[in-house]
Amino acid sequence: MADRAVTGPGLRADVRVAGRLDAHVEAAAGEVVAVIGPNGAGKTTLLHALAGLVPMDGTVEVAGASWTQPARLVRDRNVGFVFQDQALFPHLSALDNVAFGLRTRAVARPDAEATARGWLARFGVEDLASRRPRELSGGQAQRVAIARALAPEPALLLLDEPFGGLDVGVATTLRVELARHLASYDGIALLVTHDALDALTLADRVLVLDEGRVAQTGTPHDVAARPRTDHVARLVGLNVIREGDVFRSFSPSAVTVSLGQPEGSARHRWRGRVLSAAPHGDAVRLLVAAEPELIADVTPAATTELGLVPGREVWLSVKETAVRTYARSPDRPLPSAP
Ligand SMILES: Nc1ncnc2c1ncn2[C@@H]1O[C@H](COP(=O)(O)OP(=O)(O)OP(=O)(O)O)[C@@H](O)[C@H]1O
Repeated sequence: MADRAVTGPGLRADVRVAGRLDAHVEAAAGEVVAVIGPNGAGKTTLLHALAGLVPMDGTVEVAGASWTQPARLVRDRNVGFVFQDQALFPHLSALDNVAFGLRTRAVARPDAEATARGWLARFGVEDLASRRPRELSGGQAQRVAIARALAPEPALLLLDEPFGGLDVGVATTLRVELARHLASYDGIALLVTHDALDALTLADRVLVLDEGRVAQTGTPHDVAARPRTDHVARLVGLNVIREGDVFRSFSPSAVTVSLGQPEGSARHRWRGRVLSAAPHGDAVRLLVAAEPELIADVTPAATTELGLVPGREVWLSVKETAVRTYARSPDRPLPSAP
C-alpha cells in the first residue's frame, strides 16, 4: 500500500465541522491517541470527519498524503474503523467480513482469506470463521470487527468506544488483546473512550475535547496528574479547581469533611451540600455541591457518625500540602514522527 504509515510523518489535521467541531490534531506514526471528553464534545464527529463520513472544512494529511486536497472518498482513504453503529455485514461470515476490506483493495480471494484467517486467529476466534454475525456473542463480534479494521493494515485506525456495551470481563480481555496489537501496529490509532483505564493504559497521548475544541493534549500521565477540565478530573478521580490562570488539583482522600466550620490553617475550605454518598473501595465517596462541585472520600465510620446523607450541609477543607498547583499553559502541538 503506497501510503502505509511505516516511517511517514503521521497524522496532521485541522478539522472543522460547522457548529460541532474545530480541532487541530497531530499524531506520530505508531502512536495511539485516546480521545476523551464529555457527551457531545465532538469525539465521534472527529473520527467521522477523518474517515470522510461527514463533510468538513480544513485539511487531513496522513502519512504524507493529503486526504482532502483533492477530497478522497471513504474507500480511497487508507482507514480502518470500528464504530458502534458500523456493525458487521450480517449476510457475510466472520471470515468474509474480515476479508472484505482486503478484497476491496484488489487482493485475490485466496490471499485475502488466508490473511483474514490469520487475523481471526490472532484474536482467538478462528474457529468461528464460518459463523454469521447473528451467531456471535457481543465480544466475539467485536473481535471480528477489530480484526476487519486491522486486516488491511490501514494508515489510520479509528476506534469509537470499542469496548462499549461489553461486559466487564470481556472488555478487560479485549483491552489486553487490543493493546498487544496496537503495540506492533505502525499506523496511527485514535481511540474514543469514556474509560480512564483505556486512556491511561492503551494510549501514548491523550486528546481532550470539550464543546468541539481541544481542551488539552499530553501524555496520559500528564493529563491525569494535571487535568484542565472537570470531565477529565472526574474521569481520573481528582478534584480540580481553577483560579484565573492557575489550576489546583487534589485527591478526594485529601479532603476533610466536618459539620462545623473547620478550624486551623487550611487555606482551601468550602461549604456545600451532600448530593450523593456511594461505596468506593474501602471508603465512601461523597459528591458535594460546593463552589465548585467536589468529591471527598471518607471512612464508613465517619459517614455514620456525621450523618453524611444526601441533603446534609457540610464543610470541606484541604491542606495546601495536598494540593498540586499548575499553570494553564497553552497546549503545545503533538510532536511529529522522527
Ligand atoms: N448528524 C448530526 N447532525 C447535527 N449535529 C450532530 C450530528 N451528530 C452529532 N451532532 C452534534 O454534534 C456535537 C458533537 O457530537 P458527537 O457525537 O461528535 O459527540 P461525542 O463527543 O462523540 O459524544 P458522545 O460521547 O455522547 O458519543 C453534539 O452537539 C451533537 O449534538
